[in-house]
Amino acid sequence: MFLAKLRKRLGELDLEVEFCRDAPGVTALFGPSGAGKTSVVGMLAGLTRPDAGRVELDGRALYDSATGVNLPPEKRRVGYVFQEGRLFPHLSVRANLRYGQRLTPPGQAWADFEQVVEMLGLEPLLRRRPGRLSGGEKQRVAIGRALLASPRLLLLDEPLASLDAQRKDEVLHYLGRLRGRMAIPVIYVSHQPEEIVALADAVVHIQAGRVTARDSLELFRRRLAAGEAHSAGGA
Ligand SMILES: Nc1ncnc2c1ncn2[C@@H]1O[C@H](COP(=O)(O)OP(=O)(O)OP(=O)(O)O)[C@@H](O)[C@H]1O
Repeated sequence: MFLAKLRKRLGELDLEVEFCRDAPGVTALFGPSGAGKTSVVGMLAGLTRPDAGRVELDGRALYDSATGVNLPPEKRRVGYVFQEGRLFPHLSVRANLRYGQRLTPPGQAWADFEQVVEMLGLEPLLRRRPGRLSGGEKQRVAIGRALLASPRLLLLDEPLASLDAQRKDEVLHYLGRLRGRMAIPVIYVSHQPEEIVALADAVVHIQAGRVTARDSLELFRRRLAAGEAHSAGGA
């Protein structure tokens, strides 16, 4: 379903990664702070231009240095949730969610408003402004807004990083509900093994700008049990 082959010089870091997935499900990008995970996600979303490589989604090139293709973010059909929700503060939760829907090209919508609201438990929040939401609630709305644009790939960049333990559990619970009900691939950036065990189907290890291993969830669990995959620390 997607292929990412990316090369970019980022200051001291020479980033060169390749990974792919041919089914829905959650691919975790796991690695320490500074490994290049956020940079990879930015290139998939079209926010940063690679020096070279190819990004392919459902057989279509979003970026290809060989042919000069580089679709802008709004043409990629890629949803992106950042560490902090980045909701529109002046709009209600309902209007934030509707904004996501309006980004969908005609005939391409797969996400249903009522269903997304139900899956993420957003009904009681619909009339509120983001300023009156907890961190966990904000993240749930941000995930809902991204889904309602009916993306073909969803990028979640450490969506729990800014939350306390209780809020983390809350959002993790809702992400767990989404998992398995989505027909699109999801890329989940984290350096927390517990999140990966709870959500991922496959794990791509990134260190110092390189893919150092590709694991099934089972293999990742075994690594963890053997003490080979540590919480990587840092933000
Ligand atoms: N535009 C840029 N110019 C120069 N260096 C950059 C640029 N963007 C990122 N870097 C560097 O590239 C490295 C990778 O950063 P990146 O944010 O992708 O890592 P990360 O794995 O997501 O880390 P974290 O978990 O802390 O977010 C860092 O050393 C960063 O300083």
